[in-house]
Amino acid sequence: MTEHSVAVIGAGKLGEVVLSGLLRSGWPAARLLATTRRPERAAELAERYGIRPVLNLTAVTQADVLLIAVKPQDAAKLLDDFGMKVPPGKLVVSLCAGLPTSFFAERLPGGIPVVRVMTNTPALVDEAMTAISPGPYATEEHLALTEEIFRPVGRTMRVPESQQDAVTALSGSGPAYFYLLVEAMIDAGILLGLPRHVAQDLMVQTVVGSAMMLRDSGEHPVKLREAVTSPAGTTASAIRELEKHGVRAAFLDALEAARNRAAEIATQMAAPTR
Ligand SMILES: NC(=O)C1=CN([C@@H]2O[C@H](COP(=O)(O)OP(=O)(O)OC[C@H]3O[C@@H](n4cnc5c(N)ncnc54)[C@H](O)[C@@H]3O)[C@@H](O)[C@H]2O)C=CC1
Ligand SMILES: O=C(O)[C@@H]1CCC=N1
Repeated sequence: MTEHSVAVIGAGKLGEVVLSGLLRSGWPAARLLATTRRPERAAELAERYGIRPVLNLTAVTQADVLLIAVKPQDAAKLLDDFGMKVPPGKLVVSLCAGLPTSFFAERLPGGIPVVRVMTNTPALVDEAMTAISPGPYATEEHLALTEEIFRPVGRTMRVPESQQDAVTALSGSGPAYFYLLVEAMIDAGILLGLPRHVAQDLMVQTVVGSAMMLRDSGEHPVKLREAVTSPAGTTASAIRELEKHGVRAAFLDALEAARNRAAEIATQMAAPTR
């Protein structure tokens, strides 16, 4: 492991997930900094993780890697405050959905490398999917350092930045779609008369097992689904209903909407704030 220090700028939900992952992977707390807007949040993180909450400007001067984890809508204001004060030699890694690396480069001194990352909350159980793209001034060394930060909490993949909005729609938001489906299936179990805890236990183990088969068998999902679907059986009846209700089309539309929203955020944020 390198001797770099990392600051999470804007340690909210995702920032905390990343911080906890770094600690689990053996990153010393002494080399982790976090910034927050509210002092109570800073105290909570210090107590929970033993890391040092600092002001943004302190983080910028003391840490080698600046992980920007504020909402995209807050990024311009954040960079107005300290962007031009980022000293040479730092690496800026954006976790913000939608924002292109050029958004950061325009608000940083020339020569500061920017890397764009889209990770997801399964980082909490070391099963994240993290997509990494180089932006201005980012070299192989910067990409490798970014991978070093995210690899302990799951898989990493390099993608061209032009694919990041689609990645955001798929794997960034993906856990939310999945939880919605599970929630709906638990509700269905209750409708069929099962006690809630029974429906939940049945579904949770079913999705864990199905996800492991998908990953470990390497089979296409169609093949795995076919193996469950017996002739004139129960699954075929259910799938007819799902197709009738347009579940597949709903996913196509939903992910397109997520991709479009990422692009819209970028357009809105590109407008001057002052
Ligand atoms: N939640 C998720 O699953 C994922 C989120 N993201 C991205 O991560 C970023 C954060 O998302 P969440 O954690 O869900 O939001 P969040 O609202 O929980 O976290 C953002 C945090 O930044 C803090 N903040 C805002 N301005 C600040 C400032 N000037 N100085 C210090 N702290 C400041 C806020 O107080 C808040 O705690 C977003 O850009 C989002 O697009 C990316 C992938 C997945
Ligand atoms: O909902 C969002 O905007 C963020 C980006 C991907 C997941 N959550």
